[in-house]
Amino acid sequence: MIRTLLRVLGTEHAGPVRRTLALMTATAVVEGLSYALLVPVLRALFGGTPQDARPWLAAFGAAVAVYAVLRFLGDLSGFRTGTALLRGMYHRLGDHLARLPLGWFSAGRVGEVSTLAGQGVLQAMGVIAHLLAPFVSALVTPLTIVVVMLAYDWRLGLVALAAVPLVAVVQLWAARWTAAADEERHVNDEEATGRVVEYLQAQPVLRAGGRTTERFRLLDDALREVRRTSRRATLAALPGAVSLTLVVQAMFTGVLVLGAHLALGARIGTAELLALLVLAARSADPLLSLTEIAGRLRGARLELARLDELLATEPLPEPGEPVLPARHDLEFDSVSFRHGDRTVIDRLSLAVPQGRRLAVVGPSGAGKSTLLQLLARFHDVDAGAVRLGGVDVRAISTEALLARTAIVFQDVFLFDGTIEENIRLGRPDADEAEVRAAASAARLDEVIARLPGGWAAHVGEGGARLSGGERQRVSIARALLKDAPVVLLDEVTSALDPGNEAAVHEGIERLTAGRTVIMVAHRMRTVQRAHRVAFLDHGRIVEHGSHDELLRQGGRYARFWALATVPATGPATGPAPGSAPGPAPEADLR
Ligand SMILES: Nc1ncnc2c1ncn2[C@@H]1O[C@H](COP(=O)(O)OP(=O)(O)OP(=O)(O)O)[C@@H](O)[C@H]1O
Repeated sequence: MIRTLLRVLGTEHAGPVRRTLALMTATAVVEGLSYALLVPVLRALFGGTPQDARPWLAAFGAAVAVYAVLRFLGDLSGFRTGTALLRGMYHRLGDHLARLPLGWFSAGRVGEVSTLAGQGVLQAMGVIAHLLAPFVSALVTPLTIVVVMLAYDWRLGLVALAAVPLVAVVQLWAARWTAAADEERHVNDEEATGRVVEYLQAQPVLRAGGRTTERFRLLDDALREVRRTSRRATLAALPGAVSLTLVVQAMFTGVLVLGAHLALGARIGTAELLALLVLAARSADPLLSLTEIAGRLRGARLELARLDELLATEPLPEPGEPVLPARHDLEFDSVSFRHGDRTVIDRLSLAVPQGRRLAVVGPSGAGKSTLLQLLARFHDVDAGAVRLGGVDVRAISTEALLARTAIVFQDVFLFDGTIEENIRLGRPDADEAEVRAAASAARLDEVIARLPGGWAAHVGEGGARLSGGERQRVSIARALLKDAPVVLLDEVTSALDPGNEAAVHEGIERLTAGRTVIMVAHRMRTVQRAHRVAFLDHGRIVEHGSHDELLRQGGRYARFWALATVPATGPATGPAPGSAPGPAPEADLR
């Protein structure tokens, strides 16, 4: 396990870990030896020459003092090394997560990683700080006592020694026996944690549905599973604990019976036997704690294996000799992309000349957002190529690619800081005047005026104190501040109030002017701003042209808007003659 720990964290921690282990081993040996000094003490006390006990008592006192000092140093070293490992692990994890492709961070992943980065790292790294000392003591102290017993009386020592292989077998067997149950419990714990979060987040939906007192079945099921697997894991650990107790008891009984037999034959003194029995009893305690410590170590090892697996996830390859694109036109060249075994983008080709705007429209799940993600290299394509300025995005360094693209997604993430801090993320070195200009351009002035504290007001966790439209305006301000030549925009789907709607459109207008833009559009007003429109379905472009051309065609696009606008305005876009979706044409928007 320590080898895995060092492999995961790097060998620079090997020295301190080895030193800690050596200190803890020395502590356990001195502990065993201090018990060994009880033999001459007891022999003197019960052997008729109590005054002979004095020097041994002094030696016992000295041994206890040495033990105390070593214990302090060992614990201190364990704590320091554990803290350094914890810091090292957070750095490694942070560095690694920063290199993973953005597409890797799905909602499920975020939950999994936060559990792992929180309690998982603490548990795995706590091994050195909290578990190693009791584990070494549980092994080394009894072994030292056995060696001492062998030195005093080899026959009794051999009986005690016979317990060693039995304890090892019991531990191996217990590990195998509990592994499946421990894993199952871990999976169920994770599931239940996710369900609790889901339950809390789902409160508005549940209450809107009138389910205020009703229990949430999914959470109930998950908690029931946790109960079942916890019981199973406890039961699975029981045979190991019972077997270990039996082995220790058998060893003690063996020493007692043989000792009594030897004493009756006058081959060992009563005082000596008494002392050796005390020693045997002292070795039992740490041995019996082995089951619990080994269980906790196995738990920590599971977490370590998960961390190891996460750190082994490959980031997207960075180009050896990165190319910097000189232009900012965009091109999808016969691109295919799959999520698992599902084809999301299917041999799609399109081009957006520099400074032109393409609107992508289509039914839900058509692959519109995925197109944007492929451009920003959240994922790599399975076939074909995505190009920026004629250069394959895989040949551009991630840094250069992201520096050239401003992304405004539907789900805007805001930190619990001020609006200014949130906008500044677009370009951290921007001065205050530039940040304020971007905020004004995104019509955030009125939002700031409304917030108590104005510019200094915090937006709440995830931007909770702002509406969806306002959050998107912050995101637009961020993109405006970044001033990147390429803009990828995923318009919010939810309906906005007229004030927000107008402000968002004004912001989009400013953001997209003169830039190369692909925007996933959900509103007619946005589409009308685009030079060209591509209608996407099942990962293929089924129609393309200008908004007016496509309406005149009366195909899928026209039917789409007719349906989308009926409730509000009636069939304003004209009747849509039923034309079948055509083959996937190449959309050249020049
Ligand atoms: N991380 C993922 N894992 C598996 N499938 C995914 C993942 N992300 C998206 N998909 C699937 O890919 C398909 C395209 O998704 P995408 O978000 O691009 O659609 P969309 O056209 O933008 O839809 P919407 O307008 O509803 O946002 C969908 O069927 C979706 O279920």
